[in-house]
Amino acid sequence: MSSILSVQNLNKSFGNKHVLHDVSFDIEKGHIVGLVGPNGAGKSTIMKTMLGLFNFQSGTIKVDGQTVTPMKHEALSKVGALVEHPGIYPFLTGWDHLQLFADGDHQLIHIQKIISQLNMDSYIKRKTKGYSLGMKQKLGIALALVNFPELVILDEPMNGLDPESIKDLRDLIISETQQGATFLISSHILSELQRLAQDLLIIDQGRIVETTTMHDLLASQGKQTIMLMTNDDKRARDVLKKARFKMTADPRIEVVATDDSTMPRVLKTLVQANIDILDVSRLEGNLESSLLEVLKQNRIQQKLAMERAE
Ligand SMILES: Nc1ncnc2c1ncn2[C@@H]1O[C@H](COP(=O)(O)OP(=O)(O)OP(=O)(O)O)[C@@H](O)[C@H]1O
Repeated sequence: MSSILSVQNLNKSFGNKHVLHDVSFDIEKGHIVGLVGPNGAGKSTIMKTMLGLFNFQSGTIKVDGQTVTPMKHEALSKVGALVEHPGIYPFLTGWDHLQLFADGDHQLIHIQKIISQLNMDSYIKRKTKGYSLGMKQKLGIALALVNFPELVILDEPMNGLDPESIKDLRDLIISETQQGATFLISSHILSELQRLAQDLLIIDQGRIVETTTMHDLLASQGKQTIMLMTNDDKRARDVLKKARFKMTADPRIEVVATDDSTMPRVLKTLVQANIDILDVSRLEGNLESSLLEVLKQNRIQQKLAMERAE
């Protein structure tokens, strides 16, 4: 596997505020990578620093093996990005913007494809001063993709998009990946990221706390949950608790499945207690709860380490 982006020991401060602490990660070519973490964790700062927009104190950033700094950005010709609000001129049309950004005429077919995939045909030839937030956001995404970038960096790309547009964007990202592009995407819409990203970088307080795959994160958190409805939920809860099944919060009957044997054992326990099972379903893992668990565990570890150091 070869990496399109390699960040090693990146440290970044604003004045005396240390914001990124020894950030290191690699992104494999052709992957869709999610960058997730709480507000203020450092996601946008990582992206802007990678794009040569911020100076940094130490570390290295390489795109396809070439070093990037604020003074050296040849490698960024391979990168497309939408970070914060797209820079849009109100008196030009969306189409004008795309043509201005395009490196050559050969991009026209690609531009047309992006416009129709994002459902922008009806307004692309209108001046952008009349665009809504979501229309501007879609234009910003289209601009990031115009020149067949090898690496695409999108900071909160779903901002302002309606559900249909979010689906259009998902399909577009997947089709661009099939053509060889790599994506680094930050988003707080975790359900969407769960559908898209194969790899995850989890950041908290300026530190990468976990580099993992979506599959491994969901599996490691063992977050399969069995949901039940019975003819006597209160007694069912008591019986299951007594049998030492791990339950989630009242009043529903939700049992955390630790392995494949949990479901038959739960059903057997209820049947033996003469409780009728009216409905049973299994919930797959979920990025939101897995992420919250990783952040919680990381903070506990940090606290313990600080207490030990005192
Ligand atoms: N230009 C700046 N000057 C000073 N501090 C900044 C600047 N930009 C960001 N910061 C600080 O850096 C930290 C990381 O901010 P950043 O915007 O990277 O977080 P984020 O993870 O993108 O957050 P969010 O999810 O809210 O967008 C925060 O403490 C923020 O206050």
